[in-house]
Formats: sequence, C-alpha cells, structure tokens
Amino acid sequence: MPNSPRHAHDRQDQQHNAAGGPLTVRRLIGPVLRSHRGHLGALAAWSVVETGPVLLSGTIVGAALDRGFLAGRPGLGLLLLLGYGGCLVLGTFGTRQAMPHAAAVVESLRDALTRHVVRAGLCRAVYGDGAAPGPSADVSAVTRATRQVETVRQLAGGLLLTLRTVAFGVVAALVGLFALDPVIAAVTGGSVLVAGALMTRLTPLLRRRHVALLEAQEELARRAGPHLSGIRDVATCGAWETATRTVGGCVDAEAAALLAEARAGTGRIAVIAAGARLPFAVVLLCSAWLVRSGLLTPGALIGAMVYLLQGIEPALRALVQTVGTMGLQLSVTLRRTAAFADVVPPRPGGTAPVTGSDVALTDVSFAYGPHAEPVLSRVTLRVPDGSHLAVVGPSGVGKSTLALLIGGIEHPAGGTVTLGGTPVGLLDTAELRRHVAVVPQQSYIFAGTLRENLTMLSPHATDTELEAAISLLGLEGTVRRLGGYGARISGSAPLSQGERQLITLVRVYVSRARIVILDEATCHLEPVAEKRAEEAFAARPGTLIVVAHRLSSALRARRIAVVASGRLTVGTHAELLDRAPEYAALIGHWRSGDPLGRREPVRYGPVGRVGARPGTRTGGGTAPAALTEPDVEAEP
Ligand SMILES: Nc1ncnc2c1ncn2[C@@H]1O[C@H](COP(=O)(O)OP(=O)(O)OP(=O)(O)O)[C@@H](O)[C@H]1O
Repeated sequence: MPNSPRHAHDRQDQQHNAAGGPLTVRRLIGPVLRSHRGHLGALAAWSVVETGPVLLSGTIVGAALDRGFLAGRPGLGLLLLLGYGGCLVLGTFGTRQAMPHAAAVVESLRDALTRHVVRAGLCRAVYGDGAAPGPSADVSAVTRATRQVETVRQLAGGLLLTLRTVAFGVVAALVGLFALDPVIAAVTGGSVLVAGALMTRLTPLLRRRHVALLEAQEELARRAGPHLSGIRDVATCGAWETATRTVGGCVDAEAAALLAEARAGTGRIAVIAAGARLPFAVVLLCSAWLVRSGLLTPGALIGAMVYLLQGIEPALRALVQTVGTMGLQLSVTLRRTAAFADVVPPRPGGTAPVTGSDVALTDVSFAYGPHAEPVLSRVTLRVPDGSHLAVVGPSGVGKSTLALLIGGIEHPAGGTVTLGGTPVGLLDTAELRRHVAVVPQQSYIFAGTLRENLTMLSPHATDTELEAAISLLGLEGTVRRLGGYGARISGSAPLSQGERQLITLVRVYVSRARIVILDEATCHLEPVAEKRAEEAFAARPGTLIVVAHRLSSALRARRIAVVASGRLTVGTHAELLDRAPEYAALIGHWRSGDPLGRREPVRYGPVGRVGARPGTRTGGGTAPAALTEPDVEAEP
C-alpha cells in the first residue's frame, strides 16, 4: 500500500504495550490472578481441609500414646489412630476439591499467555520484530513461544499446588506444636523464619546461576549447530582446530555453569537444616529433661517429633526443591514470554485531533501498487462542510478509491488529502473513523440483537433517535417483522440485501459521523427507498458524498464529480453536460432506459474494456455497469 502509515512505526512503540509501559511478568499474570480471586479463595479454603491431618497428627499420636498404649488402654490408642486415618481421608477429599480451582487459575493463565504470544507473533509477522520494520521472517517464533506457554502452565500448576501445601503445612504443624508446647513451637517458628530468610538470600543467586546455565546451553546449541551441519566444510578446509576451540569453549562454559549452579544448590541443605533439623535436634537433646521435669509427657514428645518430621521438614524440602527448580524455571520462562509478548501494533495514522470537516484533495495520485496503472492522477477536489456531492463514472474507474482516500482508508502516493486542513494521515485514526463514515455496498451485519446492530457506532443512541432514523429511512416494516429491537439477527430470521443496507444506513444515520460517504450503499434498495434514504442523509447536518449507483442520485446532489481516465471533472448537471463528454455519455445511456447490463458494452474512455461483462473487475477497468437499472423515478 503506498505511503502506508503502518510502515512508519517506531521502535519505541513496539517495546511498550498499550497501557504505556513494558510488559513485565507482573503485568502478564497480575490480571489473571486478580480475576480469579474467587478460585484462589476456594483453593485456600480447601487447602485448610487438606492440611487438617497435619494439624492433628502430633496431637492424636501423642494422645494415643499417653492415654492409650502407655496407659494400658490399647483399644483407645487404636481408636485414636483410626480417627487420624479418618482425618487423612478428609484431607484427601480436600485435595480433590482444591484441584479444579487450581486448574481454573492455571488454565486461564495459559489462555491469557497464549493470547499474548499469538498476538505478538502476528504483530511481528506483519509489522516486524522491533529491531527492523517490515514483516518478520521468523515464522517459528510463535511455536516456540506457545511451547514456552505450555511449560509455564505445567510449572505454574506444580508451583501453585506445592507452595500452597508448604504454606498451609508449616502453619498447621506450628499450630499443632503450639498446642503441645508453646516453647517448642516458638523455637521451631524461629528456625522456620531463619530458613525462610536463608532461602530469600539464596534465590537470586540460584536464579542467576540458572540463567547463566541456560545461556551457556543456548550458546552451545547456537555454535555447535552450524559446525555440525557444516562438518564436511570444516574437514575440507582443515578447520578442526578452530571448530574445536569454538565448540569446546562453549562446552567448557556450559560445564562451568552447571558446576556453579550445583554449588549454589548446596545452600538448600542449609535451609532444611536450619528450618527443620535444628529444632528436631534441640527437642531430641532436651527430651530426657523435658519428660523428667514434667514439661512434656512421652506421648507429647513423640507428637512434637511427628510435627517436626512429618509436617515441617517435608514442607521445607518441598519449598526448597520447588522454589529452587520449578520456581526458577517458571520465573525465567515467564520473563522470556513477557519479552516476546511485549510488542504492540504500531498505531496507524497520527495523533492530531480532527478540527474541521472541509475535505480537500490536492494533486492526488493513487495506484494499487508501485507498478500498477494509476487509478487517479493529480486529482484536485474541494468538498466544503455541508456539501452534497455525487460521484459518477463507469465501473472500475476509481469512484470507490476516491471514497477510500477521502475516508483516510487508503493513502495517496502523491498529493495530499486533508480534513479540516490537516492531512488525514496525521489525524488520530479512531477520531477520523468516528468523523467520516464510508458505507460500502456490502452491509456488515453481525450476530446479535437488532439494537446492537443499529447502535454499533453509537451505543448510547436513545430509542427516540433510533425511531426517528428508522422512520426517515423506512426500516419500520423490518423492525416489526423481526419483532422489535431485541430480536436476534441470525440465520433463522434472514434479511434481504435491501434490509441489510437499511440497517447499515440507520446505524450510520444515528452515529456522530459528520461526513457520510455512501459508496453504492443503497444499490439493493428500490429507487423510491434510495431517494428517501439520500434525502434523509442530505437533510442530516454535515456532508453527504454519494458514489452513485443510479444517475438519479447525481441529479439529487448539488454538485457532481465525474471520474474518467484517472481525472475528475466537477460541476452541476447542466455544467457537466456541456463540459464532460463522459457525463453526457452516461446520461445518454440512462435516457435510453436500457439497462447497460443487457446491451452491448460501450467503451468509456481508456479504462472501459470492450467485451467485458458489466461489473467484472479486470486489471485495467471493467465494462460500464454504473447504471445497472433504469431510474424511472428521476427521469427528467
Ligand atoms: N484492492 C485493490 N487492489 C488492486 N486493484 C484494485 C483494488 N481495488 C480496486 N482495484 C482496481 O482499481 C480500479 C478502481 O477501482 P474502484 O473500485 O475504485 O472503481 P469504481 O469506480 O468504484 O468501480 P465500481 O463502480 O465497480 O465499484 C479498478 O481497476 C479496480 O480493479
């Protein structure tokens, strides 16, 4: 497309998303977590049920010993242990109930990330990857990114479940310990805090080492790949030494990174030792004194050890392993996904506000491609605000192209199109679209209610406004037939082409568009209905440009623009009869009252093609089909 503003995007735009900042991991996953507060709450609630057995484990085991087995009542001891079994079943039920909530969060995270990467992939494919404008050739990028998303899904699922078990498990064990002996609970709580602090210090180091390892692996793959695929060339050129040095260096670097990560990983043992083993050792060392001094019964002592060994230690191990492996992988993968997804389509157009409605084309030339014949050549046209202009000419001559240029949908290869004195390419696109409505022949009707279709461009249009437009344009019959504004437009209530056009016309009529361009938008209406529609739009405040399907439309307009051979001639009907032979020829055909579709095609200057069927598009033009029906109503 000539001079397309899409090609004028800047790199900065691509690096920031629509909300005005770089797309970070937090901004990637934050909205998902926020929109799933309910599921997260339910997950927490079922996690409490799930960790019930941990909470009761030490207490029940202690009671079974003190009151049952050690008190010579093994039956009671067994009964208490059976009760603990029941708690385990309840805990399993809690796990079962928690799963769907965890799945809802994780699946929705996957969906959101997939949307981000597919959108980013499409943007990169169409607009370039930010490093260089223009389409990106890396078609496998989306596949790689969606694989990353799948990895994120698996890691996030595992991490969510484990972290929740850890958090609730530790709290449950500490509460249970507190019930047995507050001092042991306090010592254990302190140890757990120390372990947490150690883990917090260790995590950045682990992450750095993990990233370094990933980079070393990628570098090795990058270097080794070309060497292996070009192994014959390496042999032919005797470049073994260079190849060995290059690839060997990468292998050494990867090995060093692996060792460094493993060394940093040993810090995890310290976390488990500080959090779980230390309080266990303290309790063990003091056990004799605790029992002898009567601070703890033997059963309570065993119960405390159950809490430490079956509650705290597994939780800390899971924490260390999960955060140390899954967490790191997740954080790295998420960062990479965010970096890939951080791309926005360049805003077409500019930022200038629309400040007026006078349209001016100055020396405008346009062709559909650098080597195509120009459709319009150095065309100049003024359409002041409030005008009623008709555009006529044989089919394929460039009338729709003119409409698209005025609407800022196409951009001239030469010359300028201005709206209110500002080139349309510099105007804010959204504002421009609201200001100028180009209504094509094909009506856009979507699945939804009639009201939704009618108010698509002006969602806040009142019933009074709708009714006025409907009665002016003659859509009442259709509204009645469909059963009111709430009727759903679907295959079961088919609409005729004319009804579709009327719905579109009402939609535009109630919109805020100041300039309405009807590009054969009434071609499926009867001449009477077309006249009614055009008169309604002509009386509406603003400019009306009609790309005429019938010549009667031209006769209704205050001025007429004839398009022929890439040029424009503008005037009143009488002036054009004198000055524009193409116009006189069109009038001649119309007067004959013979639909052009049924007569021998007539040559209309250089763009007409002798022998082509009316309306048939060809490279250089089509046979005249602008007057497809005789317009009896407007016959002079
Ligand atoms: N997207 C496009 N790509 C390439 N050529 C196109 C494109 N759209 C239109 N053309 C060609 O440009 C020329 C002008 O087309 P345009 O639709 O503006 O003519 P028109 O006068 O509106 O025709 P009609 O009355 O049949 O709608 C024609 O030769 C047409 O085939």
